[in-house]
Amino acid sequence: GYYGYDHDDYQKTADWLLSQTKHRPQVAIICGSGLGMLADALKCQDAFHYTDIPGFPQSTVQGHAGRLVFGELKGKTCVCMQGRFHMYEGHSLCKTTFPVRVFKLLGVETLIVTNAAGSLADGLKPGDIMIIKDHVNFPGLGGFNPLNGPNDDKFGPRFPAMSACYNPGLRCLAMDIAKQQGVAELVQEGVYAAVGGPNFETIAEAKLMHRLGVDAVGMSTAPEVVVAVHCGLRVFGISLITNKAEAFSSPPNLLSARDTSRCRSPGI
Ligand SMILES: O=P(O)(O)O[C@@H]1C[C@H](O)[C@@H](CO)O1
Ligand SMILES: Nc1nc2[nH]cnc2c(=O)[nH]1
Repeated sequence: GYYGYDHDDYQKTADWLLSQTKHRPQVAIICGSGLGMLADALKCQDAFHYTDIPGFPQSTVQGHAGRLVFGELKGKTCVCMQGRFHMYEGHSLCKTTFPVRVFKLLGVETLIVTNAAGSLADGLKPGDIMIIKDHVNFPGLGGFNPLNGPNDDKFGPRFPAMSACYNPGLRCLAMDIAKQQGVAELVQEGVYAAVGGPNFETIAEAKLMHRLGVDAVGMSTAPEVVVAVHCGLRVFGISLITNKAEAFSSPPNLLSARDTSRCRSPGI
């Protein structure tokens, strides 16, 4: 079925927020798992628990505080999500991306998405930062798309292009800043793939994605970016690499019954 929202649903939430804070954010930041402390850097904060915001979905995952924080960061007015919504929590994709359209109605122009992700690339280690240059939206390819249902022309077109989701200028700027800050060796560009989760990949799934050109895999972000690009937001994304998929230390796939030296039989 289709569990969508009306334009009014987004508008009501946006109007409530605009009535509760004087901040008028230009930038929205979605903090991934364990990255919520980013919001603590905001000055002159106004914070709202998701439970207190009319129409807002609720967080159920550890490491996601469930707060929307408005404030100033380096002279820009920002709104930070401390905790995002994932499909594996049982939310529809419209619900996981609800805040993005609310941000658009608040007047936001730029969306920064962050996430925790597993590395599938030889040169990406735990602790590294991957600037997202493109994504593979596996649920989207299979028909699980937050834009399913009647198109809301006020937000964007029925068939939006996704060929330049991640703003090239912001990607370059981030690379330059990494150099200036002396952390260039920790920062690389790569392709993020979104899967549904909540289980991690099998070895065969991780190998498949690696061969398809995926550098890091996680359980979020792509649906938010699809909705953001649909409504004309400028997007910048980073993955914090938290673990390495072990797919490449495993033995080759095919094992002949003639060579059982790699088998450990439990005995019959
Ligand atoms: O919200 P993000 O994408 O950072 O969360 C990732 C995906 C799962 O929620 C969790 C698994 O480690 O981290
Ligand atoms: N799917 C997936 N999500 C993650 N989030 C953090 N690490 C991983 C991972 O290895 N796989």
